[in-house]
Amino acid sequence: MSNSVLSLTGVRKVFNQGGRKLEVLRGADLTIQRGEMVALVGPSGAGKSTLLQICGLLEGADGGEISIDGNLSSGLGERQRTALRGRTIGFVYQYHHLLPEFSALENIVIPQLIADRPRGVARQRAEALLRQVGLEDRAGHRPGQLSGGEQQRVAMARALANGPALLLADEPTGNLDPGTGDRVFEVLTTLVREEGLAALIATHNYDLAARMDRTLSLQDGRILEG
Ligand SMILES: Nc1ncnc2c1ncn2[C@@H]1O[C@H](COP(=O)(O)OP(=O)(O)OP(=O)(O)O)[C@@H](O)[C@H]1O
Repeated sequence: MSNSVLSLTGVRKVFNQGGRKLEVLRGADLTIQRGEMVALVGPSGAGKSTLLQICGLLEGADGGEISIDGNLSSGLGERQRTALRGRTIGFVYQYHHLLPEFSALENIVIPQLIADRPRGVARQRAEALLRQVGLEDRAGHRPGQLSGGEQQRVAMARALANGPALLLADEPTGNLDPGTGDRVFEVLTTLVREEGLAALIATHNYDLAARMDRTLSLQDGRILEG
């Protein structure tokens, strides 16, 4: 069996911008293995967010193949795509997107209830994840009562709640001051390592990129190693 968790072959994406065609991806290829933490860099507007959206099956491609944890996405209907996404992928964004009316713990429990996990199991998993990100004493706080770094640590715990094989992160520390960002990245790295995940993390921060296993660079619609 292949160890590849994410594989893209010849992926194309064209946007229509006021009658003008913008070819953002022109044959993007990549493979990420289980346990690999990979940085995605590239100039602003190169298409990093678009690529992550396509990898996460949130945006369709205009050509090429995407395979996630051994499942080819082409040919899947919307419901099957949603199910595959829910089962295999966790997302972390620059802004946390936590539910403001719910506590940190509930924010990690809710996605598990949606995935039909029993409440007791979901709660145990949420408590364990909060411990892993060092926030067990903040379980009852709402997002608005947490600092930016704490909010982002809860968002990371939530992304992992359903045990995905692949973590996709778009500038996960982009909203934080450098010191906090550094510590949050450290927590993210530990989580990814402990859970044995594959991770693709878009960043403008070359210091963070250097701390990952590999760097991919998106340039002129293609992906280059290094
Ligand atoms: N829905 C859309 N419709 C039209 N054009 C789009 C759409 N989404 C993105 N684009 C364009 O595609 C290009 C790539 O955008 P994208 O956000 O993926 O880049 P990025 O590398 O993530 O940039 P940044 O580093 O600034 O976040 C940009 O020129 C953007 O304007």
